[in-house]
Order: sequence, then structure tokens, then C-alpha cells
Amino acid sequence: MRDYKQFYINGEWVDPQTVNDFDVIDPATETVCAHISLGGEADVDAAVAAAKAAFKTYSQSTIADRIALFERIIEIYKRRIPEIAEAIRLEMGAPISWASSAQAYSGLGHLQEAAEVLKTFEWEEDLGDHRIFKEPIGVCGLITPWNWPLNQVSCKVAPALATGCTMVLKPSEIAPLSAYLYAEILHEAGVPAGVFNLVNGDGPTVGTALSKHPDIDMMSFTGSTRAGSLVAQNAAPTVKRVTQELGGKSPNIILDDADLTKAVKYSVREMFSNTGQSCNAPSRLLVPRKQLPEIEELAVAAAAKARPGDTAEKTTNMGPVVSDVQWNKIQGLIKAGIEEGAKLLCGGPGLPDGVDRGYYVRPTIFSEVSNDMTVAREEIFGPVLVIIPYDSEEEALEIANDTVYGLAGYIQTGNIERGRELARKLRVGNVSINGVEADYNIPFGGYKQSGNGREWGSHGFTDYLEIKAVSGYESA
Ligand SMILES: NC(=O)c1ccc[n+]([C@@H]2O[C@H](COP(=O)([O-])OP(=O)(O)OC[C@H]3O[C@@H](n4cnc5c(N)ncnc54)[C@H](O)[C@@H]3O)[C@@H](O)[C@H]2O)c1
Repeated sequence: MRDYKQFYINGEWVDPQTVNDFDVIDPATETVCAHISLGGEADVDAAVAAAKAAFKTYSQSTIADRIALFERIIEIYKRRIPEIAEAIRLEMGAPISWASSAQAYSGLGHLQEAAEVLKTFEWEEDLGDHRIFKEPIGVCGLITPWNWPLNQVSCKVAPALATGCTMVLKPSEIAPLSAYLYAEILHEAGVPAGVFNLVNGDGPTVGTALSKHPDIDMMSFTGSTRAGSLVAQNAAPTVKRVTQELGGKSPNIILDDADLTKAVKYSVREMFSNTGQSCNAPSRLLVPRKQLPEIEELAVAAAAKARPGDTAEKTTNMGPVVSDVQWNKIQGLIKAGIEEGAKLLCGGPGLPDGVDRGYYVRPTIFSEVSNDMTVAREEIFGPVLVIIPYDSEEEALEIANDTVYGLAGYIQTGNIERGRELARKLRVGNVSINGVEADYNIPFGGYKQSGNGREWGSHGFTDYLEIKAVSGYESA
């Protein structure tokens, strides 16, 4: 078993100031797969001091230097993909085929995109007698969750590095292994000492210390709405910028002109991917009431394709959920669905057939759900889909927007123009029509309690930049 107990501060691997070991659990086997250390305020102070000192020179580095740095990072990342995939499999239970493709490659995608954006990004513009400069904001505190571990790390570190910021990363203590490898990659690529620092730890200790720190200029947080709100509250006295990517309960509207077989197959597969643990999962399936019986039948058939099992096995397409805490929470929500009168189409409480260990959840679909039921309102973060019937497109839109969240929306239709019109009326940051996937160059983020700020691509640079207007550029 590898030792992951050190922190990466000022270009070196260092021991924590106080010993505080923590077990990382493989959720597929419920066994310890690694040990990390949980840091404290003193570790945060050392990392922030290193980042603050490094900002003086790194913020002045040339764009050509940063592009060359990204090229080195990308090469090393590619070489280490099999190790990264294995780390993600162990830390959060992604089946190896999924960990090697979607999960590991998402970290690479953000690096490649940032390198591309760097080549053409406009760092200044002239407005009459004035010049507007975009400058790195300073020292950034980055806090990430366990569900897409390197996707989240990379979509923060890449724009921070590209814009000339320095940073302290605190990955999820539940899934910290791939972030450790990421730090090794940055070290090998020659990221200057102090530019990137990693301190492991829990939210209430290290997360709070970062949020409150007077020498941190911005916090970029991804995780639950509960913790994101605490970060903002702790950051408020020092008036630092806070960007948040939080939870979701995203609607997926099947319109009455959709190809039902294709639409339902896609909708169920998309909901169950990553074992339902995606903030933008299409978790509320809104369907025309008159087509409900046919859709229910198609949905059950699609759910039968989910194969929960050994995460090391290439044919497994559904892993466990990340922890016993999440497993128990999901069981409670499934029971609430049954008690509140939703119709259970498949799945339900307990472990899937043939599984006797691991935090596996039965792929579950509820139908005849109304939007005020607990399963329609709360983010479940597991393989649980709810089907909500509607009687008109207006009603579908009303139900879709009737949530505190506003991260993503999905539309299935045979008429693309109709889908585009409806997309404009959804109060969400990202809409996918007919299964078109997001690209790394589009902005990603939410309306309402799903957060603020946008990550990914050139829009993602904005969160890490200050704007300076210099008057005195009048032409002679
Ligand atoms: N919108 C997005 O882009 C996006 C992406 C992934 C996950 N999520 C959301 O994340 C949640 C699941 O992740 P999770 O369970 O790891 O969430 P979480 O909020 O419990 O933890 C996320 C991170 O925040 C830290 N944290 C916890 N309490 C904190 C505090 N008081 N101060 C500072 N940091 C604190 C944790 O240690 C972890 O690193 C879901 O709600 C999901 O929707 C959102």
C-alpha cells in the first residue's frame, strides 16, 4: 500500500506539522486502500506563505513560458493515465473502464483546453483613452469533491496556472489519491516552487482555514451547497472572491415528438453513469403523461443494462457509491420515495442481487412522482431516477424550473428548433439537446443555489482574473 501522508508545499514533499492519519476506503470492498494525513492551520499557513511568495515572480511569467509548462504537464499526465485511473477506481469506486476513460481523461481535457486558450486569450483591450488589463487575482484556495476527483481539480488548477495565479489545493479527504498523483505530475513538469501547493485535510479544519485566510485572494469551491455556503460565510470578512459549483436536481424533458426508444435509453444511461454521482445528473425525467406506460417499459429495460460489480472487472458498468454515509443517505431517500407513494419500477432498498459487500445501490427508478416529493426535490447523488409526468409543455417547463437548483437541463425532441426555444426558458447554466455532450471549451456552472461563476475553457479564466483600467492611453 502506497504512502500518501505528505503534503506538497513550496516545491517539496513535506511531513504534516502534526500527525493526524486518516484511512482512505475503497468503497467496492469496504477495506482501507491508503492512508493520508489530515492537515491543520499551520500546514495551511505554510502553503499560503509559499504561494504568496511565488506569486511575485510567477504572475510575471510570460505566456510562452506558461504554454511550454502546460505542454510538459500534458505529456507527463498522458504517461501516467493508467496509474491515475487505478487511483480513481480505488478512491471513489469508479469501474476501471470508466475510470480509465471518462474520469482520467477529464483531468487531461482541462489541461489541454487551458493550453489552447492561452494561445489566443486577449489580456487587454482599448476603450478610447483607456486600456483595460486582465491580471491574475493572486493566491487561490481550491477545494474539490470526490465524485469527479481529477476533473474538478484540473478545471481549477489549469485556469489558475494559465492566468498566472498561485494556489493551495485541498482535495476531498475521501478521494485524495489521484490529486496526489496530479501534484507529482506538476512537480515533474517543473512548476516553480510555491506556485502549486497541496494540503490534505477535512472541510471544517483545512477548508475553513483556507476560506478565512487573509492572504488568500479567491476561493474556488466545488461540493455541496451546504459547504459552499460555509466557504462564502467564512470568506466574507476578508472580502475575497468566492466561486461555487454546487449541487443540482437537473430536469430532463422528453417532448412528445422525441424518438422514445433513443431518448429513454440515453436518459437512463446518463443518469446511472458515475453511479448517479454527478452534480449535473439528469435526475428528474419529465415525460408526457400519455406516453408514460411506454416510457416506463423502456426505462425498466434500460435499467436492466446496469451491471453493478467488481470495479477491477472491465465489463462492470456501475460501481458502488462512495461511502457508507452516502449509502445510508440514499437508502433513506429510496424509502422516502416508497413511503410518499411514488411507484417503484425497479431497484429499491438494499444491495443489488449477487452483491454482499461494498456500498452498492440497486439501480432504482420511481414513476408517477410529483415534484413536491422528497425524491424530486433532494439531490440523491446515487443511481436513482424519478419520472414525473406532465400534461403540457408549459407545465413541463414550470416543473423543470421549480427547484432551488439551476445547474443543468436536458431536452429530448424530434424538432431541434422547439428544443432550442425551450432551452432558453430553462433557468440553468448548461442545456444539452438530444444527448449532445459538453466540450471542455464551454462554460460550466449553475444558476440559483447551484453556484456562481463559470469553470472550463476561456470563460473559466475569468474567475481567476482581476480587471484593471488604466486611463492615460490617449492617442497623441
Ligand atoms: N456543480 C458542480 O460542478 C459539482 C461538481 C461535483 C460535485 N458537486 C456537488 O458536490 C457534492 C458532493 O460532494 P461532497 O460530498 O464531497 O461535498 P462536500 O461539500 O461535503 O465536500 C466537498 C469538499 O468541501 C470540503 N468541505 C466540507 N465542509 C467544508 C467547509 N465547512 N469549509 C470548506 N470546505 C469544506 C470537503 O472536505 C471536500 O473537499 C454534491 O452536492 C454535488 O452536487 C458539484
